[in-house]
Order: sequence, then C-alpha cells, then structure tokens
Amino acid sequence: MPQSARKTPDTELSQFRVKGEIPVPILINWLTAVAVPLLFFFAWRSSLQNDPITPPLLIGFAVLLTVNSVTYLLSGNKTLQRRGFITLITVLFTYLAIHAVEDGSAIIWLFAYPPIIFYISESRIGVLACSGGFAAVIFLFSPLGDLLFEPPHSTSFRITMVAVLGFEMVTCYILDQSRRRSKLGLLKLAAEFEYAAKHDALTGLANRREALEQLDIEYQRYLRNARPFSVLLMDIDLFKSVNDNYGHHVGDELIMLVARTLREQCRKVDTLARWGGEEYLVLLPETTTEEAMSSANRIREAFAAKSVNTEQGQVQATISVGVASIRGSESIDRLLQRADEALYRAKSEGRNRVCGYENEAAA
Ligand SMILES: Nc1nc2c(ncn2[C@@H]2O[C@H](COP(=O)(O)OP(=O)(O)OP(=O)(O)O)[C@@H](O)[C@H]2O)c(=O)[nH]1
Repeated sequence: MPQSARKTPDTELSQFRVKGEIPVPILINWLTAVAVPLLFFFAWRSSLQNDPITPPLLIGFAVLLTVNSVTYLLSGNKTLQRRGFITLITVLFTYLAIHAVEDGSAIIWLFAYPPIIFYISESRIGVLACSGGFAAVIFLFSPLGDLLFEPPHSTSFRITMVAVLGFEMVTCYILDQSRRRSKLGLLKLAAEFEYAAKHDALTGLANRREALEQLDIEYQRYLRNARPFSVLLMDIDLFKSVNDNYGHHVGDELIMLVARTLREQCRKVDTLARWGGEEYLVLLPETTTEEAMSSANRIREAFAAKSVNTEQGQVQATISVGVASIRGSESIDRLLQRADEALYRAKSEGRNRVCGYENEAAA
C-alpha cells in the first residue's frame, strides 16, 4: 500500500459493477441469442413474400451478430464486442425502417433501440445514437423521405410513432441518468467504507488492521524471494504530559504532526500506520537493519525540529523508535515483539533515540 491509500475518483469508480448489475458483455450475448432465431424467422417470412433482398440480409446480420459474440468469447475484448453490436443493430434497425420489412410493421422494433443503447454504452453515446435515430425517423416520415423510401405508414401511425418514440427516448434518458447516479452513489459509499475500514480517521494513515495485512503481504514476499524488510515501531515521548499540560487537542495536533513527518520522510512503497494511541508502525520493504536505523534517525530528527503552535506558545516533542528486521523463519509476531523490545529499550535509555533489537547502538 503506497503510504496512505488515495481515494478512488468518480471516473474510475463508474467502471466498477455493483452487485446484481448485468454485465454488458453478457447482456449483449443474451440479446444476440434472442435476436438470431428472430432474424431467421423474419428471413423465412420475407422469403415467403418473394423478397429477394431481405432474407439474405437478415441472415447476414444473424451471422455477424454471432461472429461478434463468438469473437468476444474467444478474445475477451469487451470494447470490440460492444462497438460491433452497436454498429450492427444500428444498421439493422435502419434497414428495417427504410425497407418497410413485414409490410412496414418492422419499424416498431425501433422501440427496442433506446433501452439497449442506453444500457450498453456511455450516456453520451446513448444520447447521440438516439437523437440520430429520432432525426432519421422524422426524415423518413417527411415529404422527402416519402419520395425516397415510400414508407407505407399512415399519417396517424407516423404521428403516433414519432410521439411515442420521442417519449420513450426521454424516459430512457431520465431512467439511465438516475441508474448511473445511484450506481455511482453506491460505489462511492462502498469505497468510503473500504477507506474507513483501512485508515485511521485522525491521521489518514493505515490503521493497525491494514498494517498487519501489508505486513503479511511483505512477509509472503520475503518467504518467496528472501528480500529482507524492516519495521519501525515508534512512540511519542512523554505524550501523556502534553495532553495533561496543553489539552487533548494539542495532543491530537502532535499525533498529526508525526503523520505528516512520516509522509515527508518515507518512500512511496513504505506503509505508514497508526499502530495505537500515540504509537506508529512503519513497514520498510527491501530494507536492511542499517538502512532502517538511518531512516528512523532521519524521521526522529525531522520530527524533533517541528512544533505545534498553541495559545501557550510552541509545543515540541520527540519520538523513540524501535527497529527490527526480519530474519530466518521467524513469524511476524516475533518480529513485532523484537521491535517492541527495541522501543522499550529506547524509552528506558532516555527516549528521543533509535534502538535496534540486539544491542545495536542507540542514536
Ligand atoms: N490527544 C490524544 N491522546 C491520546 C490518543 N490516544 C492515546 N492518547 C493518550 O496517550 C497517552 C499515552 O501515554 P503513555 O502510554 O503513558 O506514555 P507517554 O506519556 O507517552 O510516556 P512514554 O511512552 O513512556 O514516553 C495517554 O495519556 C493516552 O490518553 C489520541 O488519539 N489523542
């Protein structure tokens, strides 16, 4: 986990699915499975009416829709599948409308277009495709469309068709917007819960649970690659007296100041955690004891140079740090125990110092 995890932006969130939402590739495959027999059925019906163009065209669409789905199943390319499907159904619906398939009644299939388009594509594409389709229907029913395509529909059918199609498109747009908004709301809530479960509210650092998880991940890596890692266990010195003398809010300011110092002084790959009240744990991947000791000293010095402004003047504090590096096949618990013992030694030797486990020299 890089330092303290960032919050996920909305644009990234909207790519996720919420539980129960039908995935677009699966919906497209279902629609294809329904459309293919229907296309064969209407191809057969058209062949009975001695229409030489429609049957091969409808069968062609059925084949292309199938190829589109099979290609997705083989390649897993969702974007290609979605674009292919949108193109095919747009061309198919255009043909059904202008060629007056089924004595012109096939134009009614246009009502299936808006809900499908809004579900499977971005809102912007849905609006564009539906507006284009709507304009095309108005053109088809206009005097020029009459001249070019001779649609067999009565005036009352045309008026009703345009009115109902317009109504349906607006309804689909409103429902789609509300679906997208509530989905984003749910995903945001889930992301906030996840963030809260892993972070400390006061400092924004990882909490103890998340630190243990990161320790476990690093430990597994160590078991595989034997790359050493180290932990720093640190504690603000005489913190109780800060609370007692200046109040809890100044104590909280100091706790946040340590967090800021850690963020400034540590690498992106390090895990910075609030381990307890005024205790912190820093996990340093691929770091030897010597490197960890020097990092700990850098942090200690940086913090000692900072202060918190209060009504009673500047308040400064120091930290003590215990350092331990993983060794042999010891467990994480044992590593933490050694870091704790080193911290205890730093405290008992006078505070404001860094101690390693096993008689490493105090800073
Ligand atoms: N302001 C504030 N105080 C806290 C918080 N969490 C724990 N504390 C206080 O931190 C203090 C910890 O004190 P001790 O464990 O006795 O240690 P210390 O005074 O720092 O002394 P040494 O560790 O021996 O240097 C207690 O008084 C807790 O109430 C917090 O979130 N905010």
